[in-house]
Amino acid sequence: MGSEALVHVLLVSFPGQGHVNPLLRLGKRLASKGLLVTFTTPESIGKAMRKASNIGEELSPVGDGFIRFEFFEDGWDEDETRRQDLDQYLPQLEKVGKVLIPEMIRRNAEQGRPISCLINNPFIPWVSDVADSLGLPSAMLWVQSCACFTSYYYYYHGLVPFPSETAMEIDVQLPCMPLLKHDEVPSFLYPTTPYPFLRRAIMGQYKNLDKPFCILMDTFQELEHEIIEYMSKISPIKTVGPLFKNPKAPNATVKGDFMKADDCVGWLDSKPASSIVYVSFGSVVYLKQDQWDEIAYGLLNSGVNFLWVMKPPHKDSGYEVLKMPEGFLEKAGDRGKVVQWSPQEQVLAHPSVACFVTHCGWNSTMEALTSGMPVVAFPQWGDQVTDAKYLVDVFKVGVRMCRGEAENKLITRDVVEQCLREATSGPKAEEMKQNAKKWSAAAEAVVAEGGSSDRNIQAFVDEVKRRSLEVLAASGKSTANGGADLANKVAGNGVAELGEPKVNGELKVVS
Ligand SMILES: O=c1ccn([C@@H]2O[C@H](COP(=O)(O)OP(=O)(O)O)[C@@H](O)[C@H]2O)c(=O)[nH]1
Ligand SMILES: O=C(O)c1ccc(O[C@@H]2O[C@H](CO)[C@@H](O)[C@H](O)[C@H]2O)cc1
Repeated sequence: MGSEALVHVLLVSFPGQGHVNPLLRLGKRLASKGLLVTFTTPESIGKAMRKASNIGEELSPVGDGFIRFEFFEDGWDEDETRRQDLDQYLPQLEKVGKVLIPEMIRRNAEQGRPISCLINNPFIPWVSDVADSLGLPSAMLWVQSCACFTSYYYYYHGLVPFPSETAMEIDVQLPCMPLLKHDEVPSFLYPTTPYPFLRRAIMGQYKNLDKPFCILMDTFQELEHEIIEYMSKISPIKTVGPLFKNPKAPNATVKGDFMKADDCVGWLDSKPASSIVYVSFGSVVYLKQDQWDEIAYGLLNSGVNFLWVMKPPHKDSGYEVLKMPEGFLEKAGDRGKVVQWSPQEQVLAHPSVACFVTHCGWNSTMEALTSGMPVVAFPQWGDQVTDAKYLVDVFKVGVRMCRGEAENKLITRDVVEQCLREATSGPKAEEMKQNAKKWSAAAEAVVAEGGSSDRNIQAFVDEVKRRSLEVLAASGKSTANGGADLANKVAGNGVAELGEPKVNGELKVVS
């Protein structure tokens, strides 16, 4: 079957690694079930993705469907420093995206690939407005846990008290969830958060929550059973995780890494089973030099082998370039390997790796659980502090090393050493491994044919197909001229409602 005959969905991603990864994984799932998927995010990230991975102009076959990439300019020069400041960048993305995404939709329609559905991830809630104004169905992929989704929902609707300027240290009880201590609530909700623009972005998504017909979630029934059941009665949730396990389309075929992973699998192969601690703080968390030093000494003193990701900060980010302590690499010798970026999925699946020191981003959390990998939790901010609570106290696969950036406490080398020992040997380590294996088996089952996540993906695909007929009927009455009519609709009313037809005087939308 040619790609022209397939129902076409457009995936619009916030340009962060922890957002691109799950949305692209969803794209591959949808493609494998017979859809044509176009993935888009700003060109600044497109450039990095093309450099790091095998992404070209052409269609990539995935299962019964196809995936392709089309990037959009964010309207700023290539070396614009404000891109590193989300307070400025998020409004810029919205302004430009509201013009260029309809333009992309029109172009695709003209080229005989009319788009039937838009899917976005959080931080860019305006995508739902774009879909709405064009009469297109939309869905949202929530890329965090259902527990965090619920926390934000309760905060947005003011249903229970949250930490506030007058009562900073109150604990929060939400239905079907363990009591969250004040510092286990997603930290963007603290009145003192240094990232109020991310709270605003997430609240923007909640303001728009009636627009998507479906909220897909990268979690699974068994993992967050009660809270998923509860929230499903309030919101049109469909759990589709763990998205990174795709039995029908191995992840190696199309990847969204912003940096090429360093080769470390040969080194992992050379080490005994369960002897290595993998240390990574994801793509956006940067620690201070004194904390880095303590972790380094803790690793040395614990006697474990280690693979440590030390990603270089963006030159405009304002983060200090970290150094390893004097003589550290020499002392570690072949016991340790430091890389700039790792092939994390392969690392977590490797038999030589015993545990994962993680900042508890939701992707890393899901990848660890699905790989049967115990963790040492080192959360910093946002959902990470809530994920750490779940990893340690609910999923019971983790040891806690810290409580988050807000605590502003240096975790000493002795604490690091003690946590590493606890997570790698003795009864606690064994118990965590058994629990992690249980989650891994459950994850395998939900993504296998007929499992809950697989069924939900299939139901979503069926619904998109059904709605695509409605869209075509409303716009053009037949598949044959549906593309042209949708193009006219975009040119005719989309832009008028969406604001300025020009960005920086160069990007003209209406022809
Ligand atoms: O060296 C690394 C570090 C991270 N990742 C991937 O980057 C994503 C990070 O997402 P997460 O939600 O864990 O954290 P964020 O970077 O968004 O804080 C995950 O899919 C990881 O597998 C990777 O491939 N190699
Ligand atoms: O690019 C940024 O500034 C950026 C990227 C990602 C951010 O949030 C991360 O998103 C993950 C999915 O929501 C989450 O689980 C992780 O903990 C966050 O670090 C924030 C800013």
